[in-house]
Amino acid sequence: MAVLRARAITKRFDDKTVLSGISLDLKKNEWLGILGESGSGKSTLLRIMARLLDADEGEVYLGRDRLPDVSTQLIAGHAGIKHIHQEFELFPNQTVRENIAYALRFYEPDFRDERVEDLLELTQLGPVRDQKAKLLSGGEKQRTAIARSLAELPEVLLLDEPFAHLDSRNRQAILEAIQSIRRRHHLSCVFVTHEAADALAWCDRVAVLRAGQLVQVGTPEEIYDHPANAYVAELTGVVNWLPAERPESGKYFVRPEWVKVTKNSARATWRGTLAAVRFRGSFWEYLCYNGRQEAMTFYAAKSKLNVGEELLLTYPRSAVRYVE
Ligand SMILES: Nc1ncnc2c1ncn2[C@@H]1O[C@H](COP(=O)(O)OP(=O)(O)OP(=O)(O)O)[C@@H](O)[C@H]1O
Repeated sequence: MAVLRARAITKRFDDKTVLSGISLDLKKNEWLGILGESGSGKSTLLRIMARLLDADEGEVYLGRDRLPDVSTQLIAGHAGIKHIHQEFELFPNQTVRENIAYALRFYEPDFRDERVEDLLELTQLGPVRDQKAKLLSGGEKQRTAIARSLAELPEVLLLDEPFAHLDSRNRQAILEAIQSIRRRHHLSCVFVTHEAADALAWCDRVAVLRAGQLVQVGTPEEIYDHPANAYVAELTGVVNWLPAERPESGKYFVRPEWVKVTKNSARATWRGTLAAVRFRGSFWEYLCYNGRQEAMTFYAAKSKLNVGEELLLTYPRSAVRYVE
């Protein structure tokens, strides 16, 4: 059952169409990602879904109710939908605890105190709870802002890259906090990101937006393993394009994790020279070129290969994918 539905949303700014007929459902308890490059229309779509901006065409429904146009409302937004973005303001001279408690100022003190403790724990802000906001690090400030936004739980949470500028440790901490809150309180959530890795790791389904058009909606495995086209294939991970069997046919590719070195020339599907070795922390990345300057990337746990070495590579036929 869909909690929030966008139906045939079209939006133009001046003469430029930035969203073309987008229909998207957010299901109950779902974490739905909207993945796309900068300028693809993600924030505009989210603002329309949050009732902060009117579409030129199309409707947004919360449950069965069609949401009224923003222009007919005194206050933009909707009580059941919370929109969290990168810009936030804290009270600089108040503590972390006070900043979060402010969002709950109209509630009973017992309820408020319990809820604030819960949020401090979830966002791992316990150690700085009595520190003034102006003395916090950027990541702590952002976590405080998110804890405050989550103090009163909405039905639907819309996240517009609120942690795009954080380091990976802080981003991980916030994503985990949101995930626990979401699971515990059965929140439905839309998460806008241009980071494919975040969309794949955290979302139940991902909608890929390209220049205002919805290109594919699917589970992370579907969009990674069966991308709708070459654009989605490249957006979601590293792609090794294989020579086309016929010039007019579509394109074939294999992901690097399927490619292995072999000593058996009868098994080799690809031959080339190792051009680069990159240490990626938990694995090594190798880049080869063949005589036609076609590239092949593959991964392995430890480097035993040297640049300039001639390699025989193999991959299973079942790992080869086709896109139009
Ligand atoms: N108020 C506005 N007036 C005119 N053009 C706008 C306005 N808001 C957005 N746009 C344009 O609409 C397009 C989509 O913008 P949007 O912010 O939705 O993209 P995005 O995918 O969220 O990008 P990013 O990842 O960089 O935030 C862009 O070309 C942008 O310049």
